[in-house]
Amino acid sequence: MPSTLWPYMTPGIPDHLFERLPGIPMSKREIRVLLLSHLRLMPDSVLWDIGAGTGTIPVEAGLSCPQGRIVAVERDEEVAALIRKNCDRFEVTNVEVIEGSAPECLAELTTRPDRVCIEGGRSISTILKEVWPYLNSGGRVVATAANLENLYSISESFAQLHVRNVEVVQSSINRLETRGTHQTFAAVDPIFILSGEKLD
Ligand SMILES: C[S@@+](CC[C@H](N)C(=O)[O-])C[C@H]1O[C@@H](n2cnc3c(N)ncnc32)[C@H](O)[C@@H]1O
Repeated sequence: MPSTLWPYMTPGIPDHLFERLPGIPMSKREIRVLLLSHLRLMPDSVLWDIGAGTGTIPVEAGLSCPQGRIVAVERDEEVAALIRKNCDRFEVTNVEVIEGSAPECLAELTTRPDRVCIEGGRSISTILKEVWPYLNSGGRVVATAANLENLYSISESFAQLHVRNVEVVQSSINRLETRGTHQTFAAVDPIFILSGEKLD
């Protein structure tokens, strides 16, 4: 790992340190920290990150849980390669990248999770319902919504699945930026984070 990365190996790695692909979304640093906090990872957690994108959650989770195992599910081949590159960049060795579309590809996963993070998928309610039986009892699910339709779908699915101890937060983050001669606050796209537990 380049020594320039060493000071940043705490949760909330600055965005610019990740390798990126044009047009591929990335959970911004402050939102990532919120997501990780709602996942409440344990040192040996098994996390499925569904719709892993740039791979920021697998990298952060892999660093936080050295004895844990992270399965990053990503449907796009080029993006899956990007996740591997970012894991290599941060010397994260406990991430397995699965190239496939959820929920169909979930059947090929061999280890059941105790944490699930869902950030991708056109039918998020279908993914949630298919993932739920795999989640170990006592496990946690975290799903994000960037629009009202997904917020409603996740909320309705949580109710149908009897997800317990549900929490919902919406981020509101502004970063100071220099624009011309002014220091201006620019909003980071807000997102809803819904989380809860499986208790049965
Ligand atoms: C919002 S991005 C995730 C960003 C990620 N949290 C990060 O910080 O890099 C969502 C990703 O989900 C992937 N995706 C969408 N639907 C999917 C599906 N059904 N199965 C697997 N991946 C999917 C997309 O290709 C995209 O890369």
